[in-house]
Amino acid sequence: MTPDLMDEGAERVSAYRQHAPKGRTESGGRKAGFARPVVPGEVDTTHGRILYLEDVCVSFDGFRAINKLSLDIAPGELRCIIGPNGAGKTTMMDIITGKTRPDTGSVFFGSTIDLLRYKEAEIAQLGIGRKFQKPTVFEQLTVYENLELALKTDKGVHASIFFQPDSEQSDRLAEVLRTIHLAESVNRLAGTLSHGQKQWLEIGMLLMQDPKLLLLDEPVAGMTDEETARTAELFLSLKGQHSLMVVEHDMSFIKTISEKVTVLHEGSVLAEGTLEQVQSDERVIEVYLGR
Ligand SMILES: Nc1ncnc2c1ncn2[C@@H]1O[C@H](COP(=O)(O)OP(=O)(O)OP(=O)(O)O)[C@@H](O)[C@H]1O
Repeated sequence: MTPDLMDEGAERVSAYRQHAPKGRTESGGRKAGFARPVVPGEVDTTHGRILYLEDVCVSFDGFRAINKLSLDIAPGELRCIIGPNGAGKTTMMDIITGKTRPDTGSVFFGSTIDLLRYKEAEIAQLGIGRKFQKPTVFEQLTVYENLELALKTDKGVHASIFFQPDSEQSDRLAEVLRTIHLAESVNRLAGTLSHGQKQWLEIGMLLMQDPKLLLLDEPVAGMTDEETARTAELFLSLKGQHSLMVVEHDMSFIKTISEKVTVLHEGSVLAEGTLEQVQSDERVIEVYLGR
């Protein structure tokens, strides 16, 4: 490190010390970056990356499902992930969310949060929301109640019964209802919604937690064309405020929403670029798109 960089770092630390809120450590403990003051739990994206995987490997009974996988995502980016069945897309999401532990490699949320040190529930609390393929809403509750439930942090019976959203939470609820196109259906039982609406409601439940990164596994599978088009609009409206990683096989949907596409094959990145670029890549045609 050069002397001017060291001086710069020292200045930043000293400025932070003067303004540091009480109760926060200046180093952020194990989450600290070198010479960079970090607020614990805050995602540091100053290096332009919100998610960073490097050389990740996972084997199941000797079979390498993820093989030296390296990939990164920028804050606010909407990244599409495609690839043949068994390429490792779901396993990759399992690793990011702490469901599966890799054998080797590193996984960082921002430049300072080492996700491999956290449990699944903690990773969700850090701001990584995951939507599985099948909608999992509470069918016996209304749309409103489902969203309200997603707000509850204290899951105790007493706290749940007497929970009342404050005005900020009520505003957020109203905003999410508009975003997911369910403002008109607020009092409908979730069980009576269409498949697409259930998917949007579940996305809304994730949005209530204001996640920084959303992982979405085959979000438009089973949707009508109209629902698919609305979902594309929804995702385009979310990018920028949130980072999104979307795994999908529906290429026309990918075409509507994609900027950068990553193609996974046999547990690693086969190709990356615009949809046009990866679609014309011989290796991608060979293993995924067909001739
Ligand atoms: N828990 C497990 N035990 C054994 N093998 C597994 C396990 N999870 C995944 N695999 C294997 O790892 C490989 C990658 O699976 P994964 O589900 O991640 O692929 P995918 O790209 O999501 O596929 P699809 O598009 O079909 O959902 C597959 O060969 C799968 O059989």
